[in-house]
Amino acid sequence: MSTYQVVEKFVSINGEGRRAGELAAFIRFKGCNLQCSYCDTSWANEPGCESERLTEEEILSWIRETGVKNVTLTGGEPLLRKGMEELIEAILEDPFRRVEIETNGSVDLKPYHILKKRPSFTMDYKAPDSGMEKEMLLSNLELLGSEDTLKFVVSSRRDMEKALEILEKYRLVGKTAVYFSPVFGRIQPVEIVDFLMEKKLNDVKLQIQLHKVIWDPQKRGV
Ligand SMILES: C[S@@+](CC[C@H](N)C(=O)[O-])C[C@H]1O[C@@H](n2cnc3c(N)ncnc32)[C@H](O)[C@@H]1O
Ligand SMILES: Nc1nc2[nH]cc(C(=O)O)c2c(=O)[nH]1
Ligand code: SF4
Ligand SMILES: [Mg+2]
Repeated sequence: MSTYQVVEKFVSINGEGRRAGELAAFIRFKGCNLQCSYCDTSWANEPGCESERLTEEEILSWIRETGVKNVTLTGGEPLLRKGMEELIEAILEDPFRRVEIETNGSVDLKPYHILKKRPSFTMDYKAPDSGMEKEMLLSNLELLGSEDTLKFVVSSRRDMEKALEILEKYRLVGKTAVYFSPVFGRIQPVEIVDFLMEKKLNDVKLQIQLHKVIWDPQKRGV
């Protein structure tokens, strides 16, 4: 049976995505294949980062104890972890739970798309300033549906122009939820609002990471 290297698990409000503001039980898995210029959890990607190795049953039991309906699997990059399909299926066996996966856009979503019960994906398209755009697996864009979210974390006009190009090329608005989110501290949110107005971008939402407004932006476990 698989075990999973978990760097933290906590209950908070979800600060991002379509369930922002709702309680969620977070499990953060160790390690990532990308190195985004702005990553706020790069500590979780360090080989030396402390972690606990948990079995599926230990994770399920912690989730049950929280009493929280929304489960967010994040990292690091959760979809790189061996046994993740099994874990998602096991969590979703309880009809009370909802699973949301934070994923970086470089890992193929197909194996998860065909699960009996599908989780909801919040997938980034890494914009140019991240330095990771070349890693994007464009076929993933076709797999996103009405229960998923496509997120552009942007820090410049160049990033927003690129986001718009992708949205138009793949006709994504209306197909999946679309968010623009500022790289924390690197762009004023009003610049995003101005861009949405200028381009008349209906059905695209601005999102500010709520947990960084509520708590110290550096604080872990919230
Ligand atoms: C830490 S990542 C973990 C999941 C996955 N590796 C990914 O990139 O989606 C979770 C989310 O936080 C966002 N994020 C990371 N650093 C950020 C920052 N400095 N400002 C805003 N969002 C950030 C990422 O873009 C991603 O949407
Ligand atoms: N409160 C809170 N909400 C979040 N939503 C996605 C997060 C993440 O790091 O993936 C996150 C996080 O780190 N904290
Ligand atoms: S993909 Fe996610 S976890 Fe990995 S470096 Fe980028 S923001 Fe950080
Ligand atoms: Mg975070």
